[in-house]
Amino acid sequence: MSEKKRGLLGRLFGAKEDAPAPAPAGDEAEATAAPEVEATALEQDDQPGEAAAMVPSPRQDEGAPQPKQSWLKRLRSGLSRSSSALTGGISAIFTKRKLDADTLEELEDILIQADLGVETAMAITGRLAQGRYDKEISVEDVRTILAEEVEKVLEPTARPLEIDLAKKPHVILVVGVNGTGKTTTIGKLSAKFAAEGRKVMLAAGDTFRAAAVEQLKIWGARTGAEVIARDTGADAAGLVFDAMKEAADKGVDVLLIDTAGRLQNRAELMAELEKVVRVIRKYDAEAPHSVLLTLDATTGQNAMNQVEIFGKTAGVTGLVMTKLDGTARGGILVAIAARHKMPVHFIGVGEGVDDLEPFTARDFARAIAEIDA
Ligand SMILES: Nc1nc2c(ncn2[C@@H]2O[C@H](COP(=O)(O)OP(=O)(O)OP(=O)(O)O)[C@@H](O)[C@H]2O)c(=O)[nH]1
Repeated sequence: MSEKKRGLLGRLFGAKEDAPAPAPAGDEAEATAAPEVEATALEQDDQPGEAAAMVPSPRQDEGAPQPKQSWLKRLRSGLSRSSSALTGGISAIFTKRKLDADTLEELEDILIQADLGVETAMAITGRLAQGRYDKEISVEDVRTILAEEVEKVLEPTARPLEIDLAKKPHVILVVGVNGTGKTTTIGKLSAKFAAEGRKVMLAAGDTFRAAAVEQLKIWGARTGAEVIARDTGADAAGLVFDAMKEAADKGVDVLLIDTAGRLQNRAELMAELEKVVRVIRKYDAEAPHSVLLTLDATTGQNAMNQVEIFGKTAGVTGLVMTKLDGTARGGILVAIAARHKMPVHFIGVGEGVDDLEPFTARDFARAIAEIDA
């Protein structure tokens, strides 16, 4: 890939990681690693067996009802890199020290490095300073205030994805930069809807990569959903047209449509998405009923740019943040909530089918501040 192309894509959509290899902890390590990762990922060709490798095997307990505690545990362990960066920093600053201008500034730096955003960082330090200046403050008190302020920012955005069963089908278009987790999220959602007794169909609208189509077929087989697919390179809008017709004919409750993220530039990507939406509307003027944007938390601030670009041009109705388990900068979700105020429906903390759950502000805030449940 040329420098020019890499630079353009980098500016438009940011870095990505195809494989969720554990990134080095810390802000600097991630920031310096990003351009390399992006170039490799965008140049990667499909390899035999790639699709199977990208769909993790079911766990032993898959399919069994998961008690809430189990998700909270996964959430906490998934967010542990982000939470330990924050709480480790807080302990280092506040153990046996008074609250003064220096400690507040050090805390602000840590919060900004964790990608919480300047606004939230200042709200937290501002609240801490009230009535506590020149006094000792416990590490637990700082963490409690952190959790409360983060919850305040997140609360208005934590909204469930509502499925209108009067629509047959309720059409969900999933968009986002390649590698952000579109296909995996569709697989996980398919499992959820199927568990609720819904008839689900998947459309493999990412016709660019054979592996993406195969990956979706594997998820379809695993979750009992029919998959509408065509050969690599086929017209995505044509495939979606077929899928809309089949879904309506077969009385499908939820149609999940995968889309390509790997296009040469933003204009091309958006033109294809617009074409797909036009075709969907031919069948149902109100569809797509939901347009979900997947964001890869490991890309930090780039995720913010992606909300801007896709939000303006693709009619995004809600967000899914994936790979919160792969970064120390999960605080980016807080910065996005503060800036964009767009509904966040789900968060992903792993590759497994049960590693995606509806987003709840309180659970996330307490997990990131390591406050006991
Ligand atoms: N650790 C972790 N990995 C995830 C998560 N969600 C997705 N992944 C992994 O991220 C990689 C990319 O996910 P995909 O679902 O293929 O992403 P995509 O957006 O469909 O990518 P393209 O098909 O290339 O457009 C896969 O290896 C997934 O298993 C998550 O929440 N945590």
